Amino acid sequence: MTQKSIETARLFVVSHDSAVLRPIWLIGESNDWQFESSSNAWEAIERVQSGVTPDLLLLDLPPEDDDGLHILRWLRRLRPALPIILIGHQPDLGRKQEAIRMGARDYLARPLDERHLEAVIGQYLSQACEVSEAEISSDDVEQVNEENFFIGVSPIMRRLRAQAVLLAEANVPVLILGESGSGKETTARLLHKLSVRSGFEFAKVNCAALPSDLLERELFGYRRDGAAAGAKSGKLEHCARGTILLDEITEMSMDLQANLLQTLQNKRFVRPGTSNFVEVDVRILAASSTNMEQALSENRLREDLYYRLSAYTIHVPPLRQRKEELPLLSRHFMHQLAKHYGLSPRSFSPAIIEACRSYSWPGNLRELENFVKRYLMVGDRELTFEKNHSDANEVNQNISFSAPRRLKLVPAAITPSRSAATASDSLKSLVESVKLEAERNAIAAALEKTGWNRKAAARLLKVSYRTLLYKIEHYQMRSPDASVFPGGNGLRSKGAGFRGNGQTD
Ligand SMILES: Nc1ncnc2c1ncn2[C@@H]1O[C@H](COP(=O)(O)OP(=O)(O)OP(=O)(O)O)[C@@H](O)[C@H]1O
Repeated sequence: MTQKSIETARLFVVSHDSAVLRPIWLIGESNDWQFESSSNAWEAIERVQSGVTPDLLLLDLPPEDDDGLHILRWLRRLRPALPIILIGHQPDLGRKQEAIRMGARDYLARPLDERHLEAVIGQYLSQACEVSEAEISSDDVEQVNEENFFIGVSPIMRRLRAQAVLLAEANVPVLILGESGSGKETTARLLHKLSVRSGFEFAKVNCAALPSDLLERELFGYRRDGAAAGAKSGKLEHCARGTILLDEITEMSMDLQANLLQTLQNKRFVRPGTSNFVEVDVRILAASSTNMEQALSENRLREDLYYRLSAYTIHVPPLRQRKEELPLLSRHFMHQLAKHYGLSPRSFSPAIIEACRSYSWPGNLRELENFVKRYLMVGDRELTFEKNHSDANEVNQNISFSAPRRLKLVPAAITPSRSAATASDSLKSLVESVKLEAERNAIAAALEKTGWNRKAAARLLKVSYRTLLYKIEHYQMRSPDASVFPGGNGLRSKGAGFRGNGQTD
């Protein structure tokens, strides 16, 4: 980890104007900041490309020079994490907004006020230095919707983000491939957020979740008969000027794939049950966690659709290929979940982080998130870490949950009865039992918090109402007024979801 103080911070100024260079040089002198400059923007790009690594770059935009924002774009491509401040000739709100949207940190208008300039530079430099200590910059963390963030601090994720920045600008379909839980939807949301469509709807449709006829209605709408007769629009129209993500695209029927291809080509479709054309302006993203070659050879994916979608493909790497992100991601999930459940966050001991590093995370970020949720709920009251001197190799890391090399998770309460099991079997079942208990605790906490209003609890837990009902039944949980229900577990066999007081939740 680079330890760097703000005193040794490096400024790089791109300007040929002494009215800009001089005050910044003076500010740098008085603060002991290193100063480097280039009078030519393209030369600056070359220097950044060839390894110059400033902590902050100030780019002076010549008057009426449209190239300036191109330079910004190039620099962002080369070094997505480098904070850049633009200096313009006059206040120009439109240009400022565009520059910020393209990733500039700030836009200062001339004439430059030295004290303000010093404060702004100091602020961004101190952020940049914090960043290098924590190995992240605010560029690496992007809020993609109300609740979710895109975090990418490893080189592989920074490249992915840079790719997303470029693709966000182009109005083309993008195929997002990656293992389950690796962050395909989050990447799609990032693309949407960075694009000009970000002010409009984003929707995800899981093609595996619906039978073909319902999926067709969901996407293309249908004609409603009867009293409320008329056209009912589908998600493609709901996302007008926005973005739609078709998840698990290989699960879409061949007929629907043909319709989708037509829609992509013609930007219009015929609403099912009618002969009316519907014009659509929606960006289509597709995602899959399956092997594309196999899907093509098994005729689960039309070749023509594949070529149309895959011209621009993003591969989201599995978590095991970016384990350096584990500490940051774990902390991020901890804070997010603690806030969500109204609990205080727990910190991670080096032993937990080490155990996490030794694990292969086949379920990727979703599995990590669940692990953090369990840890938040049960803490290490139930978990202890003990040395595993066998130093077992991580066999089949791609597919199995093998024992961490030096540490293994052992719930203290059940250790003795597990002694005969093999290390990995015992680890697997122990973690499983911890998982179940954490889930039960989370459900109990949510039900208590909501006074056993199961719909509200389901919302709090971010699961469907049906799932929550199933879990309540599965864990045989009883509401305080359970006795009013025959059957004993607080749920009715039919119409489950009515509370004891007759109120529907
Ligand atoms: N880069 C990231 N930074 C922070 N959180 C992330 C990131 N990527 C994914 N997540 C979180 O991890 C979880 C799983 O992510 P997501 O739903 O995007 O994965 P997915 O690949 O689309 O999953 P699936 O294959 O099951 O559809 C979500 O809670 C998401 O918020």
